[in-house]
Order: sequence, then C-alpha cells, then structure tokens
Amino acid sequence: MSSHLDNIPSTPGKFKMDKSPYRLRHSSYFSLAKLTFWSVVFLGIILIFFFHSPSSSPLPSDPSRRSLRTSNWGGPAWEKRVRSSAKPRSRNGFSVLVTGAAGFVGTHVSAALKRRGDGVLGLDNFNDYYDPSLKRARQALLERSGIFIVEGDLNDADLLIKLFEVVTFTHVMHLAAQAGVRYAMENPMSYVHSNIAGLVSLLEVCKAANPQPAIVWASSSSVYGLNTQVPFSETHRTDQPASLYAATKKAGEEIAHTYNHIYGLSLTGLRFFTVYGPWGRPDMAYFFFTRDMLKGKPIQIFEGPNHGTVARDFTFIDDIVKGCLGALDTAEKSTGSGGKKKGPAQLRVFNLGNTSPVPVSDLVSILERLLKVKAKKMIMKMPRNGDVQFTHANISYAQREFEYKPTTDLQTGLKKFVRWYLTYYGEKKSAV
Ligand SMILES: O=C(O)[C@H]1O[C@H](OP(=O)(O)OP(=O)(O)OC[C@H]2O[C@@H](n3ccc(=O)[nH]c3=O)[C@H](O)[C@@H]2O)[C@H](O)[C@@H](O)[C@H]1O
Repeated sequence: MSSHLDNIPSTPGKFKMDKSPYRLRHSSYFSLAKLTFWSVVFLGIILIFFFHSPSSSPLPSDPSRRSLRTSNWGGPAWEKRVRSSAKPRSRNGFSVLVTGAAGFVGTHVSAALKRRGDGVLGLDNFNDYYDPSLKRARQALLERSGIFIVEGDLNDADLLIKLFEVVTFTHVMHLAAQAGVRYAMENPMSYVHSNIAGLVSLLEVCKAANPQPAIVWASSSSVYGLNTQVPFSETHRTDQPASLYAATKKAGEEIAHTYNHIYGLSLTGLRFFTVYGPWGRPDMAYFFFTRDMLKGKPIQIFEGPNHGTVARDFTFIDDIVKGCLGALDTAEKSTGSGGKKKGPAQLRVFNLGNTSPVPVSDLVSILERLLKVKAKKMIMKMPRNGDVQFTHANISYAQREFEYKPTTDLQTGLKKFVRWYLTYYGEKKSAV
C-alpha cells in the first residue's frame, strides 16, 4: 500500500548535484523535517475545524428529510433580531413562537398575531416537500411586517433552547408538520421526524422553560379515520387512522396528554378540516386542480365504492386563523416550571371545520366557473392510500369556548384563492 510518504524525495539522486554531500544530507534532513512539521500543522487545523464546527449547523438527524439547509444562528446581531421580532407592541400582548411560520397556516396566523400587536418569532426548516420558493415568498411577506423567521429544524434542541433563553415566550403556536395524507406512503419517516420526534423535541424544551409557555398546535381532521358517526365530534373515536399522517397526528394528541399530565403544560390541539385559501399548499387538490386545469392537463377526481361521493368539509383560511387566535386567547397558563408540575393544567382538543361538506366534483365545477376553463376530468376509484371518503365537523365545542364561527363558503373562498393564484403566478409567469 502506498502512502503520501512515498512521494517525498528521499534519495540524493533526486536533488541537484551542485551541493556538497554534507549539505545535501543536511538539506534533505531539513526538507523532511519541514514537511513533517507542516503535515502536523495541517492535521491540527483539520482537527480544530472538526471539533469546533458550530452546533448551529448540525446534520439533519433523519436522512429522509430533503434539503434541510444548515442554518446559521447565534451571535449578538441574531439575538437582537430574535428579541425584537418576539416583542409585543402592547404591554399585555403575547410573545409567540410560531413554528412552521413559512407554511400556509403559519404565515396567516403570524401575520394576524402581529397585526393585533403580539410579538411573533417564526421558526421554519424550509424543506422542499413543496416548492420552497413559495415559502420564501411568504417569508418575505412576513419580514415586511417585522416578523423574523429563524431557519432551523424542530429537532435541533440546541436551537430551541437558545430561543427560549433569548425570549420568554408566553405562547407557542406549533404549526410545523409534515402534512399531506397520500405522501405518507412515499416518505413515511418524514412524518415520524416532524410530527412525532419534532413535537417531542419542542415539548421537552417547553416543559423545561421557566415560565412554561401555553401551547396551541395543529392536529388534523384525519384522526377520525374510519369513524362513521357524523358530523365528527371531539368525543368520537379516533383510534382507527387511515393513513400514517393521521396516525402521527393522533400520536401527537396522546403525547400532548402525557406532557400535560406529567409536566403541567397547557396544551390545545386543533383538528383542522382541509384548509384552503390564498398562499395555500400546492400539494392540495384545489391548488393543483387549478394549476392543471389552467395548463389544460387532465385531473383525477376520486369516487368512493359504488360511485359514492367523496366530500370534504373545506375550511377557509381566514376562519381557521380566527379559530387559532380564539384558542390562543382562551389558553390558560401552564402550571409547571423548570420541568416540575405544580398543579393540573388545561388540555383541550377542538374541531376547526366549516360544517358543510362539499363533494370534490362540486369543487371542480366552482373552479371551472372561476377559471373559465373546462376541466379534463378523469373519474377514478379512490386509491387505497390513506384518503377517507367524507369529513364533516361538529364545531359546537369551539363555538362554546371561543365563539368560533366560520363565515366563508367554498365558492367565496375559492374566488379569493383564484384571485391570489392568478396574481401570484401571473406575475411570476413561470409557475402556471
Ligand atoms: O383535514 C385534514 O386534516 C387534511 O386536509 C388535507 O387533506 P385532504 O382533505 O385529503 O385534502 P386534499 O389532498 O386537498 O384532497 C381533497 C379531496 O380531493 C380528493 N382528491 C385528491 C387528489 C386527487 O388527485 N383527486 C381527488 O379527488 C381527495 O380524495 C379529497 O377528498 C390536507 O392535505 C392534510 O394535510 C390534512 O390537513
């Protein structure tokens, strides 16, 4: 086996002969010594670099994640930005950490909180589950209203600890998640990484904080799974998830119970029902139906057994934002501190839906009218990939607790979506 040592000139014959043998031996000795010296220095530099590489740029703990950029955080300027973003305008305002702030719901909730005077700090890993440029555009939007989004992953405990050291958060609005029902069959580990490991990582830091924040977080209507009782009520069974996505959200609800029980964390889960609207998620049907219809591409419309209707309780984003703020405003304080429970704490789960399911075929008809194009429809049997046939929310609990009352029907909401879509992609040209 050859080593780099083989290349070192070690015989006098390889040197010029105009030097005395003594000088030759002498200079050869020095060259060798010099080389050894520099090799040691070089090795030392590599070792120093290796051991001092900043904790702010850890490798993603799960290789199944895509393009998680290593982030740069820390330092006085960064801390100043974090502090100023999280600072409420009014004396009684909240200081809220919004995870998933560059996401669809996260962006809208962050903007609404900021508008009413709360301090908002965002956290997002900007992964490439869907076009990250849309997330960057949302980030730019929030930045204009003074909201800073820290780029980092929930599983980076050092980063979370640092954020809680710099800011005393009164609330956490936890909206970061791996969403999408059907994608769970393609990349199951990403759901475990974000929706389970990420949630635990966040709750670990929240429980240790002093004071502990109150937490409101995104669960999903999908937890009702194969439940057949309608409309879905929070007391119905949720132990038959139809997708891994649903199973991780259900697991989240159980994990919430545990942290509430052991550490006194105040926890409120919100079961969102197919949220849609401007700045929405391109992986959702209403969004890619719009894109494909405008491109003249066929769209697949699922139907249930025996040509049964597939329907969703589509809920407009503005109604969801009101629900999120209502949940936050009625969240009681956590009772523990520094990892110790001091008394029983609030634990809640609410449906946030629209209470009027609409067949997917009607969704397509509305889009046809709004876009003025005829869809190339391919009716096909709903694949066995985690979808359920029907969702319908009973919202009386949220109505009672914080006067949640959705006011936007699908026609009105889609009109707003289409207007945004045509402006956004019209300006950017390339995406339509
Ligand atoms: O409430 C939730 O908890 C979830 O809502 C959303 O899931 P879904 O309700 O499944 O929305 P979405 O994919 O838009 O499909 C809508 C309808 O179109 C049908 N559908 C779908 C695709 C297709 O090609 N054809 C079709 O008919 C399909 O069968 C369905 O009936 C979120 O994505 C999810 O993250 C989660 O938050």
